[in-house]
Amino acid sequence: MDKIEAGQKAAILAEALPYIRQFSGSTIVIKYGGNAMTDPALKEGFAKDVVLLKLVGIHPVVVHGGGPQINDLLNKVGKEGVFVQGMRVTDSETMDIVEMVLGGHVNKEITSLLNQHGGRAVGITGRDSHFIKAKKMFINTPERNGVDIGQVGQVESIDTGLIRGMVEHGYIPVVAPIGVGRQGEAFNINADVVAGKLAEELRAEKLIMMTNISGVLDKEGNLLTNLTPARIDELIADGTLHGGMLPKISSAVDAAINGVKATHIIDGRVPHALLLEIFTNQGVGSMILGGDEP
Ligand SMILES: Nc1ncnc2c1ncn2[C@@H]1O[C@H](COP(=O)(O)OP(=O)(O)O)[C@@H](O)[C@H]1O
Ligand SMILES: CC(=O)N[C@@H](CCC(=O)OP(=O)(O)O)C(=O)O
Repeated sequence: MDKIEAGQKAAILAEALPYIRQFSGSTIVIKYGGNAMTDPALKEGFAKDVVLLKLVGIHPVVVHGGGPQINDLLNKVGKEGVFVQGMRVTDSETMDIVEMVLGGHVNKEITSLLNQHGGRAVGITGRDSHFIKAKKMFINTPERNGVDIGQVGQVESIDTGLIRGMVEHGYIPVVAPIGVGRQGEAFNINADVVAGKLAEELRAEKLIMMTNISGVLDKEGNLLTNLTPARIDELIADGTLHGGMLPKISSAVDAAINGVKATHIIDGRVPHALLLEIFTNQGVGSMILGGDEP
């Protein structure tokens, strides 16, 4: 390492100090999307970043997705993933697969990776201690209101006691987005929705959604760095936002309106995107603001 390189590295580390002071002691909810967790090197980088956050006194809470991983297993049993406005149509066989993939493989892989890098991560689903209560969700489409998409849940309530207890004792919660209904039945909930609600309930300092695109794009493909709820309504109405971006953006808006100080949609394909977002002035995606001022 020559002198200039060493100087640059030291400057970058020093740049982090005010952010560490600002965020130490606060909670950051990180939504780790299934599309962002495909490359082994990026997954390692993500795990190291989350552990580093914890070691400097920030409390990361991870909510993960796993849409592509669910699709892979569905394909193996001869089924296709079907989505309505970014929500998976979930019959009972699909629900079993969702629970197997999210609560099993994906959850344990992330938890184990965090632990390998020195964290104390514990994987849970909303069925643990019944901490995410859900009820059946229906979808309104331009063609029809109240479309039934099976065992898909909307969050009815989140009891944050379990998560707060884990955080207080030094653990990193890793949450799979599965809720529980009144009869103890499982509900498939979009991970963006769980991350948004959890951030609200925990009064998180930040909600960071990591995905596989540089952020929210306009029709020409330009990155929109700052978005207000009014602008987002326009982008939904004219079809610029569609598919998997719909649950993400509406959860981000809800969180921003309901007191989460900063909500970001960032590119999980950028190595150490989390550290760049939290500890530098360099934005790596779109920020969603609660009010109407850009
Ligand atoms: N205007 C838009 N800007 C960016 N991405 C968009 C937009 N509209 C739709 N998308 C889609 O949303 C996807 C992200 O959602 P999703 O596939 O559910 O990711 P994740 O697994 O991270 O939740 C992008 O890869 C992109 O295909
Ligand atoms: C109802 C619904 O859509 N549930 C999602 C849950 C996983 C998820 O949200 O994964 P990503 O974050 O990777 O998209 C699904 O079944 O795919």
